[in-house]
Amino acid sequence: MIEIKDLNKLYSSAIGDVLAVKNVNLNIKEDDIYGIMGLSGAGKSTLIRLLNRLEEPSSGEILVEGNNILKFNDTELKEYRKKTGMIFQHFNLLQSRDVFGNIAFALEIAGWDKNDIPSRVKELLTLVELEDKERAFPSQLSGGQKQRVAIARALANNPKILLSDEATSALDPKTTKSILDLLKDLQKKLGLTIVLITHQMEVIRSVCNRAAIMDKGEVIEEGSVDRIFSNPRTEMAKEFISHLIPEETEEVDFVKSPGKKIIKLSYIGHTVEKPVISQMVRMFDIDANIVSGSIDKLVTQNVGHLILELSGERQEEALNWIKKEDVEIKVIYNG
Ligand SMILES: Nc1ncnc2c1ncn2[C@@H]1O[C@H](COP(=O)(O)OP(=O)(O)OP(=O)(O)O)[C@@H](O)[C@H]1O
Repeated sequence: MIEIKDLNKLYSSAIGDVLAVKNVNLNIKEDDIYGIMGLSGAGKSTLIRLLNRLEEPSSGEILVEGNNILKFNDTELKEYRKKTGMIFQHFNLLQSRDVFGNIAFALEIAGWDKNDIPSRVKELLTLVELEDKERAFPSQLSGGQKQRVAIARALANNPKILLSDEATSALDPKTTKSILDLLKDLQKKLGLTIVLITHQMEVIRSVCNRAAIMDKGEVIEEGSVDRIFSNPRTEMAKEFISHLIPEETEEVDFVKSPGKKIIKLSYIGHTVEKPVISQMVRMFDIDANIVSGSIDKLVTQNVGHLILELSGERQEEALNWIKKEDVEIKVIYNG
């Protein structure tokens, strides 16, 4: 759906140059809820603004359904923007218009026939479960309700893509969850491609199927959320995840005994069902004690973590065998 190729954005100013987006290559598929995550200043906002051409890149290509959006003329760009909805952290609603008026606005500027607007607004209000707030003004709404109005407005012209710029950053955890659930639901119902930027790993965990982590303009880690959570490759990804999953090694007391190993296994989805541990115990004559275990529920699958204490002569062989079974192993203690 969206192909980003060798994308760069350089800001030049009197105080110096900043390469806000550096050599970014991403492939976002039609059914993706794609998360872009990074610390402040990583380049997330710049990247999302390049996607709807609120900014122009210094070099590179952005293909949407195979069309290079950077080559669009004014008419094509207008049409593209209609098909690309956007929501923001601070909702950006018109304070002088009520909920109906805010949603209708998107239809008015897209040239809808006046007579068709009321029924479309009603449809959109049903979609975001806000039927009873049609005549309320933004100042009379909660943060979550305001974001629902903004989502309805963003979806008014049946977009294929929804861009979300920190849409839940100003909301409390419960409201965040309800907005993320709504986005998940809308993605399925409408077949949307959602690209969201966030600095919250929780957001990635609860709605995204794929994600990229940015640092200083570059994508430093990219892949399925299951893979990133079960086997993060960069220190930054590990750091983000460690804030979510308690580091069991620090929390768990285990007795350091000679000849014993303490290992942490991380396994995704289908491997959970395989009786890997009982097989290992039988095949290599190993004793395995469970020290602790946890499961992270991700969007598509679960990632399990298990800490085991092993004893027996053939521990090395057993570990080599487990590695072949798609289970990640970290040796915490080697006695
Ligand atoms: N208009 C601009 N002119 C000059 N530099 C800019 C401009 N916009 C952004 N930058 C710089 O580009 C870099 C990336 O900024 P960007 O806003 O994309 O990061 P971000 O990851 O979205 O951060 P945040 O989460 O704080 O919004 C920063 O160093 C920023 O100072």
